[in-house]
Amino acid sequence: MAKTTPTNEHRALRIGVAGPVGTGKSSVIATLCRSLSDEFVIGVITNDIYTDEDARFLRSEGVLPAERIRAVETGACPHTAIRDDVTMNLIAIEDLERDFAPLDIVLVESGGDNLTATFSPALVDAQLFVLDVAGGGDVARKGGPGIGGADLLVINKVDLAEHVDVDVGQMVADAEKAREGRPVLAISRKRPETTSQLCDWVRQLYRAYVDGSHAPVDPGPMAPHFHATDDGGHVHSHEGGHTHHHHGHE
Ligand SMILES: Nc1nc2c(ncn2[C@@H]2O[C@H](COP(=O)(O)OP(=O)(O)OP(=O)(O)O)[C@@H](O)[C@H]2O)c(=O)[nH]1
Repeated sequence: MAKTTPTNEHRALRIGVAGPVGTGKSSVIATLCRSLSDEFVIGVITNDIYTDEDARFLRSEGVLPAERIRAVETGACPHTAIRDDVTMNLIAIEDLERDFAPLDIVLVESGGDNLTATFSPALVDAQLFVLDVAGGGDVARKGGPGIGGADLLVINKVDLAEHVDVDVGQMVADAEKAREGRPVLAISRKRPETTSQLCDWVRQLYRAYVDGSHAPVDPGPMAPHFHATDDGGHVHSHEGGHTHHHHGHE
């Protein structure tokens, strides 16, 4: 029988990376790209509020061809673009998949946020939530949808633990308790044996995605939260019950 031209039978596995500002989302993505690019064809979408800074950082790291890293500028409400109205991100992912077909994995970085951001399962197949030890050892205990329900919780920068008086073992134990058995990884980009566990998690997820045994799970809606505002910003509610202050006009 004549061999048919290979087609991209399934779209790329889409993995979301969320977490508070500065915990290391871009670094985690850079590490994954650097370590896995011999095995997978990877693309990246970053979400920033007003800039393409994260995309520029990742391009400067040289971990992927620069054109496979694209930025979505979300405007004032970065979590809306990954949760309530994912259109901008879906279009960006589909464009990337079309332009570089076949891609194996698309990593989507959320805009820097507080503890409340989660991705819609309509946007990503799986999501990881990144905390760091510098945010304090008790953050994991605070729970919330990302900490409690993401497919993987990453506790980053464990190389800094002794400087900030954090007991990593305790932080992991607290996180595991909050997550009812879902996985937790303590990592540092300075310790390759830890980041290799992260890569193994992605490899395993990819296998499950391709063989159809992975089902996207919704970590749950964002918790109620407010954006700091120093002007006459207004307030409105989003579906799911959370409330925003918005700046300026509408
Ligand atoms: N010591 C240490 N620093 C790290 C590690 N990972 C990231 N960093 C540093 O933490 C800072 C923030 O890292 P980013 O990757 O930019 O964090 P981010 O979550 O993408 O930040 P935003 O996009 O601003 O939300 C940078 O100065 C990194 O160099 C780590 O494992 N150990």
